[in-house]
Amino acid sequence: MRLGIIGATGWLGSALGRAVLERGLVAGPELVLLNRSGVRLDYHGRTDVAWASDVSDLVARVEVVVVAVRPEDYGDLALHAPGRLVLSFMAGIPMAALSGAGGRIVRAMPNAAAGHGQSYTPWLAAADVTQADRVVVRAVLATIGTQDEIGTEAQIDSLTALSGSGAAYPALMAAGMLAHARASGLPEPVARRAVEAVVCQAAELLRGRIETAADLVETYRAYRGTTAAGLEVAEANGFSGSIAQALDAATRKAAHMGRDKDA
Ligand SMILES: NC(=O)C1=CN([C@@H]2O[C@H](COP(=O)(O)OP(=O)(O)OC[C@H]3O[C@@H](n4cnc5c(N)ncnc54)[C@H](O)[C@@H]3O)[C@@H](O)[C@H]2O)C=CC1
Ligand SMILES: O=C(O)[C@@H]1CCC=N1
Repeated sequence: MRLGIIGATGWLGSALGRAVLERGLVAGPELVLLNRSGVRLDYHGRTDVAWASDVSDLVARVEVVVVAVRPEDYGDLALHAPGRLVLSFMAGIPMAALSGAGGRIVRAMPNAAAGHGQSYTPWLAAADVTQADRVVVRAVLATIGTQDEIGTEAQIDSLTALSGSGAAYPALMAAGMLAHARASGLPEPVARRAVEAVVCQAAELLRGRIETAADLVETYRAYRGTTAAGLEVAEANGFSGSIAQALDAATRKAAHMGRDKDA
């Protein structure tokens, strides 16, 4: 398969480029890259990849075009890719706008865990996407983690806010905990290890059974100890409500950013 990545040295484009090479999905010369800063002599330790001179050169050389530029840069690409499978990673650029590119369009929403092969990537296919295309999409996305085909653009918007945000909310919680630990006078190495133990290690309890999260919270509450005292104040200050409002706001932004520009 010949695969092109527009935005090949960005956060996600670079993660995908590395993953398809490392997993052997694409041979070096079959990977055609484009970025704004020009050819890199070393791309993830490889010198055998191909570089396109511009968007139309890339499209001419591949069957699958991955669009990994920021949404605000999409218009300037003037992408014209008839007959190609076009895999967009962009938040907020709807199918209706992407269809102007002329290819068979798939919208996929990875997250930053793509960089270590742990993205969860839901995707949505336009009506003319074939079963053979679906096999290709699954194979490409499997290189960066797990994937699910979903049914509607509204679900892509919700998932842009949820899984698309990757580690943002855990990071927000970790930063808050770390600031508190420091303010409490804990030695820095201890503070760091303690917060990591909560956000990265203790959360492992939920792996494979995330649906039991509310039960775990209830178990802590029923214990009526120190954690219950903390949870009560967190909820009284709107912890769960804040999360819901944050996800609503991000979903609204995903739903409107591309459509407003179109209107
Ligand atoms: N970073 C993330 O966690 C996620 C990002 N996305 C989406 O993925 C897309 C890429 O995001 P990031 O990788 O974070 O952005 P980024 O800013 O790290 O990378 C974008 C790359 O595109 C390049 N670029 C821009 N215009 C170009 C052009 N005309 N020709 C060639 N290259 C061009 C930029 O130079 C940059 O290297 C965005 O649309 C974003 O909405 C989706 C889910 C998660
Ligand atoms: O924050 C963003 O806009 C990117 C796209 C989806 C998730 N992260």
